[in-house]
Amino acid sequence: MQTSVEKSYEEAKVLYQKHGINVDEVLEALAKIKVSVHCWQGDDVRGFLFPDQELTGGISVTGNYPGKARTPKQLQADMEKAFSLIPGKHKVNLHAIYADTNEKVDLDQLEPKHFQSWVDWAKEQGLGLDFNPTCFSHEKSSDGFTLSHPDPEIRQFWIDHCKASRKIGAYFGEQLGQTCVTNVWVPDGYKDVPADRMAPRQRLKDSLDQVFAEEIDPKYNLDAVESKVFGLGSEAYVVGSHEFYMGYGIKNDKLICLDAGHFHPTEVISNKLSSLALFTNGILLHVSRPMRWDSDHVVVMDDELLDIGRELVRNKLLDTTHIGLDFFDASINRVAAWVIGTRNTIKALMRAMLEPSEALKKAELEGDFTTRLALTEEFKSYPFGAVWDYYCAKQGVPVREEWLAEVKTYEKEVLLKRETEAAVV
Ligand SMILES: C[C@H](O)[C@H](O)[C@@H](O)C(=O)CO
Ligand SMILES: [Mn+2]
Repeated sequence: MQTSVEKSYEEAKVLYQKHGINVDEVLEALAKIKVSVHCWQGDDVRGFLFPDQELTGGISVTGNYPGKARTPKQLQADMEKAFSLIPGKHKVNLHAIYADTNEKVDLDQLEPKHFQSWVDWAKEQGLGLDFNPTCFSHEKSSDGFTLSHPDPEIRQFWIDHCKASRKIGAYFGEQLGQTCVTNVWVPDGYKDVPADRMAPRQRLKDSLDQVFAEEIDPKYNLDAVESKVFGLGSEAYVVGSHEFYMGYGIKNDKLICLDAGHFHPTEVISNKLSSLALFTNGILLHVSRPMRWDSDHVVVMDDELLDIGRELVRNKLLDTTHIGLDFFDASINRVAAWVIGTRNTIKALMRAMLEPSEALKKAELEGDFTTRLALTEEFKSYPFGAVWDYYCAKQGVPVREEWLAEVKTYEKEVLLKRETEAAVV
């Protein structure tokens, strides 16, 4: 007997088929897309290497929702829970501060062995891993500068950390049989108007040249560089601006990371993809949601998310774009935050795949903007929800908001107990 989900799916298929959209093929393609889910939503970007270290680098997590992960095991368990509620097989994005080791090791001395438990876990779970040097939340970044630091010794420390990070990334790639993307983001910048904008950028360029000097097989590790327009404490000037990294990335064949929250409020990354794609071999995305001063709210189904999906689908950029997430909210259940943001990202891609892209392009080319607008608007109420529900059911994850009950149970049985344990310790 057909379930109601199957019945609605069959009905939806007929409607899409009228426009030449094969929904079964769409779902096959969707299942191949991997989203890199950031581990740092699970513990408010604290990591395990320096437990007493405050979060710095001009980023901030607000909220005190109970149950954050305090150990690698807890973080892995929380991510497993989240993945059990998200359709598809994906990747986990780690920062260097998430090393799992009893050794007292500083960032410049990190080695693949300090991440072995993550590799073993990823293998067991069938996940890929991505990586990031952590150029913040450390005594050597306390004045806000790392790779562009005027002190050569401090600068060297951060260069060594980034070099070590690439080797860890390559190890992930080789061990897991999936290319790791190692993304460099540094917070360097000034609160007030600088006297010299050039010198820090020259130093950053020189540091990056040293970081990337060693050739690493792109089968195992791809390097990325991430810009930002401003941070808390770097309101006037950020060394690694968009222009800086666009130039650096294109010249040196590095992936340019576009974080949706790292641009001026009226600028959108969806509008940058088609340009960057013409001059690069690939792009890294940090799908996020800026709000006021914050660049990292949980991803919702807003116009920009839909446009990012459309640009990737319509311009056939899915094979060369690495889709990562970057948000952190401590005011809601952290597992739910992952589930909401990741499901939305996948759903936005599915919605884009279910649009009559070719017909829209054709209408545009023929100057028939009436058809372009009419079709665009009508498709906003096509039954993509029925397709999404079927996809979730087929992938063995909860349909619609059913996942929320599972998160609530997990909160009661696991997350809240952590608070009692922490109070005892
Ligand atoms: C943890 C950070 O969000 C991340 O490293 C970086 O990608 C960023 O976006 C900083 O604003
Ligand atoms: Mn980011």
